[in-house]
Amino acid sequence: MRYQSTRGAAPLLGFREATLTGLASDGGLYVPEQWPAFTRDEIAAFAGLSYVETAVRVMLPFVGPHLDEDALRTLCTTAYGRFAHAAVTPLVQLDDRNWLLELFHGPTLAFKDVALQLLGQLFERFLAGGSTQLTIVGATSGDTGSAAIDAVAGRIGVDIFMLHPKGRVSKVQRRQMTTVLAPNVHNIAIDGSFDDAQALVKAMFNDPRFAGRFQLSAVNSINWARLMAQVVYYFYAAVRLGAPDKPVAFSVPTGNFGDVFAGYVAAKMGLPVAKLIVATNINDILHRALSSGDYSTGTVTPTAAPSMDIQVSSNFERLLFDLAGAPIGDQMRGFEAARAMQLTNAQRDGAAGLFASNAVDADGMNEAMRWAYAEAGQVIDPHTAIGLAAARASGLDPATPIVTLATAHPAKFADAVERATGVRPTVPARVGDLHQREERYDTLPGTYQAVSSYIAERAIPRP
Ligand SMILES: Cc1ncc(COP(=O)(O)O)c(C=O)c1O
Ligand SMILES: N[C@@H](CCOP(=O)(O)O)C(=O)O
Repeated sequence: MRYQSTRGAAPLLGFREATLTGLASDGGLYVPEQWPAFTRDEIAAFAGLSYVETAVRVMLPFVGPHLDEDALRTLCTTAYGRFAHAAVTPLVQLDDRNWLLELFHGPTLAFKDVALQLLGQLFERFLAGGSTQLTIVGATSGDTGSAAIDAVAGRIGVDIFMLHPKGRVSKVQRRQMTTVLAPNVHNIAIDGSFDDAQALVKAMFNDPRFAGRFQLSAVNSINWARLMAQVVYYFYAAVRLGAPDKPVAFSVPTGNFGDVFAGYVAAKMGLPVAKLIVATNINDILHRALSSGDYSTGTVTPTAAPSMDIQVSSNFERLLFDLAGAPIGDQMRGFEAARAMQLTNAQRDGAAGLFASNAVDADGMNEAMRWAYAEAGQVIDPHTAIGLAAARASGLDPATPIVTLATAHPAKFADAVERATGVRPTVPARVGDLHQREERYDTLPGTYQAVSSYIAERAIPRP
């Protein structure tokens, strides 16, 4: 498989190079040149497969020629061996049509582990025996940071610099990052929002002087391998609920549009998906874009679902490119200059069939947490609650099962959960003595100069 940039002006890359590179040199995002597709019979044959075997079948078309089936199986077995549930991503029934897909059984308690545990394995495999020193630069609103740090802490050949918005992540999220004291882990709290952090990361990739000095790589969902790994659980869940004979809808708590884009890829690969419900909090740019074509940024408002306090959704570019059927460099550069754009008619019409959207406020979120607890005894986190609220308000045919992606363990957001439900979730024992450990991080102004100089002083340049 070869990978092309959404902006059409970067070299085509193979899977290995796309994984190690992250962002394309023209500022675009890498996507496969074509979508591999499964027949209905092939999808039906996924029934009864373990998570690892499903993962091997779904991802194999994307990874050749750099990995063969056995190598991919080995990596998946190691990556998913660290999950605390035998099913890796179990389904939990809430009522006669609503289900939760629990994606938080990995080491850092959020769905990011599903992709980042694999990405850590891929980095190790692709760097083995060589002299490359990767400089990973990432931005996090809380969950990517901890999952990426867990995946690469202590690995030879990798340094990770992770930017988080100071004071805007939960205490558990912060400590999961800042108490990892491995010498290759560098945590930076910046004054600003997640969008500011993400813009700084992209600016470093797009600065030829900086990017030329270091072998930069990405752990955010701008890296194609992240999304590839997330496609798997759409197949795994849908097949358990009757696919391909029965279409299934998914409600996805959304910020950077990575998780829901993985659902779009699953549909492109032949999975019968009834609807993808894009559920945002009150930072609703994606809901506005999908419902009215208006993709214009505003100010980020902090919420109790902080991981989704995002305005510029990186992966929306991948969808717009696919719907346009041609590179969209001009459209994206126009957006970056004006921080606003209108979707074209082709993009709006193309999205309308598969996507629905909803913006859920604090009352809707709290009500969903209470409903899940009263109806099914399930304590859910605020992000999952936003997905569930959107699922329950979707108006879809009642015969269609709706799977809400449960993206984080409730203990990561214990205060908000307790306020809504009266129940205080406890951090699972596998996370250890998080609140006793020493923390280490630096605080910087959210300026390019400050952050790029900090990294340049510590990262190992190319030979
Ligand atoms: C708990 C949680 N839910 C949902 C999201 C949104 O996912 P995405 O950015 O892939 O849309 C995030 C952050 O990405 C998150 O950390
Ligand atoms: N919610 C995310 C934001 C970054 O998203 P990513 O999927 O692009 O890494 C976080 O928790 O950091």
